[in-house]
Amino acid sequence: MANDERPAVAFLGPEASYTHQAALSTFPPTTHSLSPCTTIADVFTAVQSGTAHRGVVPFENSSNGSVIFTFDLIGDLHGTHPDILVCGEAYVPVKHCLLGHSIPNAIPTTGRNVQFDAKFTNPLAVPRSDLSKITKLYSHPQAWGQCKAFLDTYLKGVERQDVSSTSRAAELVAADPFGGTAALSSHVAAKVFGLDVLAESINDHLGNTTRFLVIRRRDSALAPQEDKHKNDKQDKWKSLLTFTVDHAHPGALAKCLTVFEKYALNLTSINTRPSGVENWNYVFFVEFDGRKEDDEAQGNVNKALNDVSRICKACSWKGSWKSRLELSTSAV
Ligand SMILES: O=C(O)C(=O)Cc1ccccc1
Repeated sequence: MANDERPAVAFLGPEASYTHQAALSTFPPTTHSLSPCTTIADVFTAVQSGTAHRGVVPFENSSNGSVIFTFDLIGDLHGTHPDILVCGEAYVPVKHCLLGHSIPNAIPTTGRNVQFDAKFTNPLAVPRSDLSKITKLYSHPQAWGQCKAFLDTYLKGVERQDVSSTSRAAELVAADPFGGTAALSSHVAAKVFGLDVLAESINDHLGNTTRFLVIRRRDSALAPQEDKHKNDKQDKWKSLLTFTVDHAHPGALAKCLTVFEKYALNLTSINTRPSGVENWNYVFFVEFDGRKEDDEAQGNVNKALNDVSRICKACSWKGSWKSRLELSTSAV
């Protein structure tokens, strides 16, 4: 395929982010042109405006939970991305490293007398370097909570600055002329930005994995690998629904959830975010096994969506896509 014919895929960049790795695992650069964006919102805007054919964004982490920026953009409280649907997912094992500038011949920092929980904590997470000169850490807000034991043990009290991605954190540290900063980022980012790995596998859980979503515009045609196949089982697909309920009405949420039981649709996750309309009101994000069929009268997902729409205040189907869970690790 000629380079200029390749469809653009927007991802949370810069290069060497975990989202970049997720994008590469789904869209080979031979057939797609991967385009880094500064923020998750920029990825949504690129897809909504048609500048990009697909977008890849982080959605949830196995140990630290939801990426709230992505949830709020899918919830579309401000009506800025009304045509975005989810059409795929990817799971990427996340092994965070501490990246910075190592001090030649210095003795590696050792931890204070902290007992790690051997069941969860990565035994490799021991500094290779002296960390005593580090005065500031950069990373994406999701990363701090994935590396609690290491940070508490070796870098307690050091200032932390949130940045837009883990690779942006590495880029900032590479530009620091004084060497007092470090980033929670990846091995790939160490290579790309020419940084030293001061400690590796610093995440609390060995099986630390992040799930990424692929997004499209609702009027964009599905590629064969994104579309259903006649032999696909319903439970190999997932769907996402957002809805609000009348908070003053006892049992309003329970009534909505009963619909999924009625149609034998297994719920795989439930999340909430503030509705943005009224304090202490929430948008519910419900993921479940199954897919919406094109023919509105067909299938249990379509029937369930129809029933929920009559019970809840507002609801919106956010897409159905092939589950990739079997390809990922399930260990903690
Ligand atoms: O893609 C990245 O590098 C991000 O910054 C998002 C993120 C943060 C932590 C784990 C996985 C993805």
